[in-house]
Amino acid sequence: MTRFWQAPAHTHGKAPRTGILLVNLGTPTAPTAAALRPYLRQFLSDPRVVEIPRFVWWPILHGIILRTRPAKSAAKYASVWTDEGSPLKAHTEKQAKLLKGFFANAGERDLVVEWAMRYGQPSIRTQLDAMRAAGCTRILVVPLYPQYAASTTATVIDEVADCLRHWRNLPEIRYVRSFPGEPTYIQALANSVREHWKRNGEPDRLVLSFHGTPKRSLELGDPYHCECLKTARLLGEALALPPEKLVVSFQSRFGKAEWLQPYTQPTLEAMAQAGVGSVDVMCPGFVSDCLETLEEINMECREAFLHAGGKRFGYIPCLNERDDWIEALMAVCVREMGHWLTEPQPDAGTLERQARLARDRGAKA
Ligand SMILES: C=CC1=C(C)c2cc3[nH]c(cc4nc(cc5[nH]c(cc1n2)c(C)c5CCC(=O)O)C(CCC(=O)O)=C4C)c(C)c3C=C
Ligand SMILES: [Fe+2]
Ligand SMILES: [Fe+2]
Repeated sequence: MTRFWQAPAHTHGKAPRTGILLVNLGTPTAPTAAALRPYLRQFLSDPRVVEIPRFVWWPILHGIILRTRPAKSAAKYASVWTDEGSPLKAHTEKQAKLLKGFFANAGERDLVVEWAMRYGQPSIRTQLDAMRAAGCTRILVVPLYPQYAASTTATVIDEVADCLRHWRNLPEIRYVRSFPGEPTYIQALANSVREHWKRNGEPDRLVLSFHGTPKRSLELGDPYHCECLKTARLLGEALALPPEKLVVSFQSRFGKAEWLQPYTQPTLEAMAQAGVGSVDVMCPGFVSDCLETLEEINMECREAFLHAGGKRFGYIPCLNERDDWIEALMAVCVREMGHWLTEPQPDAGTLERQARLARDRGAKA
């Protein structure tokens, strides 16, 4: 009995195999309180997500939040649920399939592409095990967050490191930290806005709504806020928008503490009250539509803006399955994989020679 797993017998001269693991946040398996409870328990128990000391947070989480929030959140999830299940899960799965296809078309047919959720299923652990079984000796982890936050990106890396603690024969491992200014990502966002405007006309304001984080994390050195502003600035430049037409705000506040400001819904209401007639809202920090975009923005915020006197509310969908986004994702992966892809693979003859030399050396030793 050993604390580290047995690896397949080591063979000399075996060609490396590369795998990409796309990771998104996580989502419940059904829009019900029963399915929400374990998902929220796992998510909100993560010290990267809620940084309050455990002895203070535990009674609040178990005594209040997990008793009340599952039913409320389930009703919201029910309003966006599809035949394919949770939108976040459906989009992430399709993105992985498309990415694999795009790489295959570019000649990388041996590449393994899997997807996982940080909370819930399929877990990072399950998918790393599948990649190990598929013979991956090089793994690129891609948290699907263009802007780095400790509460999203870092926790994915924590979990990967935790899973690898049990491996005897570690893979080469790399991860994409963030890509807030990646030109192909900015271009995909700009294309999506231009297409929307071609169909619907230009609004008075373009609102870029990012998921919020506690203000304290910014004060403690989390670069998330800066990275959101960077994406917003570059998108504004790509669209040649006058600065007064572009508004950045933060949504999905959780708990009582102050979060990054300005908050999206009050911003939209104040704009409507100040006479701004039309807005388009886009969420560049989410690469897949999910509860936070489809329900909070396209339902709750739409209603709030129109109720406050706004005339026209447009929602520009996330990048989802757009070709230009999958190409951007591919560009991000290729850059991070570096020589993993460009290194010429040894031909069969070379591999056989290497194996023979290794056998001979072994026999002499
Ligand atoms: C895009 C980046 C995200 C950051 C940053 C982020 C921080 C963050 N979130 C919570 C609490 C909740 N978020 C919830 C849903 C949710 N959050 C993100 C992304 C980020 N979160 C996504 C993609 C989703 C949608 C999941 C889906 O299934 O569609 C939820 C659950 C829903 C609910 O009950 O409201 C909570 C809770 C905190 C506390 C936090 C930073 C500290
Ligand atoms: Fe969140
Ligand atoms: Fe900043």
